[in-house]
Amino acid sequence: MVTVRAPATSANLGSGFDVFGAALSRPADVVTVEKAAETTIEVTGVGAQYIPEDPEKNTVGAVVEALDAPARIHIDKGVRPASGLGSSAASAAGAAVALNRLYDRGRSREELVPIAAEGEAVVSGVAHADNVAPSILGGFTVTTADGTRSVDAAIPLVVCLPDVAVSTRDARRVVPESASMEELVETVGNAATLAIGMCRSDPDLVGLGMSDPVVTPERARLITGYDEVRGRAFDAGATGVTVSGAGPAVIAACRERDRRDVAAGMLDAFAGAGIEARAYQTRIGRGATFLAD
Ligand SMILES: Nc1ncnc2c1ncn2[C@@H]1O[C@H](COP(=O)(O)OP(=O)(O)OP(=O)(O)O)[C@@H](O)[C@H]1O
Ligand SMILES: N[C@@H](CCO)C(=O)O
Repeated sequence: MVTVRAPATSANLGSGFDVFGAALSRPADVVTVEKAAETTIEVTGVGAQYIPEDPEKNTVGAVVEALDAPARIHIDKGVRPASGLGSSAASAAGAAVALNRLYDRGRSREELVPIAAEGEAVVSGVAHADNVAPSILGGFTVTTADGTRSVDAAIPLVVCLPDVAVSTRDARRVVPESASMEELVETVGNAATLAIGMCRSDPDLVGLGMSDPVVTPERARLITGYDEVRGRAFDAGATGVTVSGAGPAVIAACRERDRRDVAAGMLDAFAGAGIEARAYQTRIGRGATFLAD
């Protein structure tokens, strides 16, 4: 039996749509696997009632196929589904790391990224790796067609999760078909600034790099109260604010000393819009870790 803790993640980070991702120190899924002739899946924890246990419909099913690793799988959800925190990805990442060890498949962590991304295709139709990559590798990740690079970064974060659901599939429908050259230049500049900020663990540069003129404005419309939440986060000292993944979670970069006030301001703004929410005071964290094997 092998048990793996796979962290929640925040993809895009504003300027890095479908490219950037960051592992969060909390929350996380815990995936336990045991060899079996037939694959079965049991899901417990947050939002389990909304998550299919059919291997054809659960993200871990595609991972089982890719690794030829039938197993009895228990997923204890710590990452709420349809949250923008890589819930579907955390399970796929945890299963990939756990099954790779259980069957001694010998794949590297980098080789497990596209395997886990196949799980994402099951739920959103696209094998985007920007959540599974940081959930497997940890840190800040940059994923392109020729692979993933990661770097550890000490950046305090607040993730505020409203009590509403936005599916990735729906959120991908509002992504613009094209962008102007001016928007392209602004996005590249922001993305490069964010990457340097991560390498330097500089929350000011990371915050500046989270600005995005193309995708975020369209997705913000799906989140009631977003503008007020963003404004209150900045008032409390946030260095950058954007939609986490496909939303509805909202992520803010900040300094450690401001994190509590940023969380309080974001929660208060959602409450003012009549929306229950919870805030995670977190930071960029490690990738999947073995709890037992
Ligand atoms: N193991 C799993 N964990 C969570 N969701 C799963 C899993 N397997 C399938 N799903 C389905 O995937 C959907 C959640 O995925 P979705 O990508 O919409 O949200 P998310 O992963 O939390 O957000 P994001 O990808 O934007 O960070 C739910 O509808 C759920 O039924
Ligand atoms: N890059 C993906 C991430 C989903 O978490 C999207 O924004 O659709």
